[in-house]
Amino acid sequence: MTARPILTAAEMRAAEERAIAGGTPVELLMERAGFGVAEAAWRFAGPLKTLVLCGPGNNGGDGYVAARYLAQRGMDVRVAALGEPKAGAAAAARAAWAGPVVSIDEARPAPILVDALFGTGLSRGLNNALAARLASLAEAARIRVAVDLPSGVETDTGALLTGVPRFDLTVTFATLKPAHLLQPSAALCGRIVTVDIGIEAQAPLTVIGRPALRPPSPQDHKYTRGLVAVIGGAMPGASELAALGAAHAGAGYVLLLEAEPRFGQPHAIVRRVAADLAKALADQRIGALVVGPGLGRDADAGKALQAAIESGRALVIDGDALHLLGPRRLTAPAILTPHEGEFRALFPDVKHASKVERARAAAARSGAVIVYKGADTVVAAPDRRAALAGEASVWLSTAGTGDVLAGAIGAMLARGLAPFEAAQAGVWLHGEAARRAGKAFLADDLARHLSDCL
Ligand SMILES: NC(=O)C1=CN([C@@H]2O[C@H](COP(=O)(O)OP(=O)(O)OC[C@H]3O[C@@H](n4cnc5c(N)ncnc54)[C@H](O)[C@@H]3O)[C@@H](O)[C@H]2O)[C@@H](O)CC1
Ligand SMILES: [K+]
Repeated sequence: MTARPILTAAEMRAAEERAIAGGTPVELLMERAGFGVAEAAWRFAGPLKTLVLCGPGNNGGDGYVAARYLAQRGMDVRVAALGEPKAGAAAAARAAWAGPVVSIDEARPAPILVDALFGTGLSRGLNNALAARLASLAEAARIRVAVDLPSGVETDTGALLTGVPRFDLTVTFATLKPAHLLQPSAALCGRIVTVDIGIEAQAPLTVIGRPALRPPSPQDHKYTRGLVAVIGGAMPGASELAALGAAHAGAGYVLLLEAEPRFGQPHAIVRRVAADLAKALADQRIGALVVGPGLGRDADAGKALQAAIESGRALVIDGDALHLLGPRRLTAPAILTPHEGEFRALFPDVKHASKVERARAAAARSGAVIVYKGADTVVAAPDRRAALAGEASVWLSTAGTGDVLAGAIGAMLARGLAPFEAAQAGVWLHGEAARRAGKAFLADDLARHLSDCL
């Protein structure tokens, strides 16, 4: 399955221009967009009184078209506008709306609110009076529908340029935009429907989808399925969780290298005291090495990280190891998995407004694939390929889930996936396992749910 592209505002404009140059008039694109909004709103909300707010640009144009189709369905539709569209397709769409148009100030609330004020053309925040008006009309509505994006959201970064109400449905065109998946805007979009308007979309940013993982074949044995080694340290629970994550993500063999002898569950995880770590890591069968969960930050931890890097094994570097890593460039295949705090500590001068661009800059700098964790996890490769995870379970914000992710990614590396694909596969499995684990789960339970997602 090919990955779904995510287009920035500029890429969407360029794709639109290509479609127009290819013979599809902009009026037709807008007609399809507005029709799609009307259909989606009608299916979602049913025949309730509707207020459509139309802005001065093409987002507003979509709003006039949607109003016309909703009225054709027999719905009671009112339109309130923020000035008249000056020219082009939006002006034509305005002219084709036969009903009255009042000013936003005069608009009376309705059970369905359609926000067609601004979309990808938003260049600054809404003025305070308009933002307040949008908020109060949204508050008074039963169902809120955003056209393309909630007005006030910055397309490429997901930032809220002004206060933005929470929507129940967002109807977008051709393909997703970063703000549909990045926080804080993603949480305000509600359900997202993508309408095909006849635009070809391709982009270096994609949605993380279900990985194509073949099941073991009769010829496979534990080493061909992948040996994941986890370096233990000061907090054994964390490395245990990483090992558990690797095992439940399908690794054939999980080896926990510890500083002192300990017995633990499950027995299937092989525990070994590695007095000479460099020697233990020389084992050619190790397909991936996870270092960082529970490692500690003392001199011994530093030495363990150094041995891991010098081993030349494919690495997953997480937790404490990210604090010890510093600004070095990695040469072996490596995946770094920082959350926000770790990212800032590791890349203090990477300050781009977009999380996607920050992840790309960090990947280029470190030579590693970056898994920039959070409610909107971004995976980025040094060559600028990047991918965004779909909405994650809010219950993932609990201790130990990051350790499980590091282990799951290790399993994907060890089974032979390239780092960019391994990172995405691990993130997807982890997100899906969290959905299956329900509420208030323990990280241990999360690891067990990975098995069901393979
Ligand atoms: N790109 C495409 O392929 C298509 C785009 N369509 C629609 O067109 C939208 C983009 O249209 P536009 O580029 O006209 O942009 P918008 O309609 O999003 O807004 C642009 C207009 O608002 C003004 N503006 C921007 N920020 C403002 C603010 N804070 N306060 C007041 N005015 C502000 C701009 O000067 C401009 O006049 C998309 O979101 C989508 O809804 C659809 O019609 C279908 C095809
Ligand atoms: K909008």
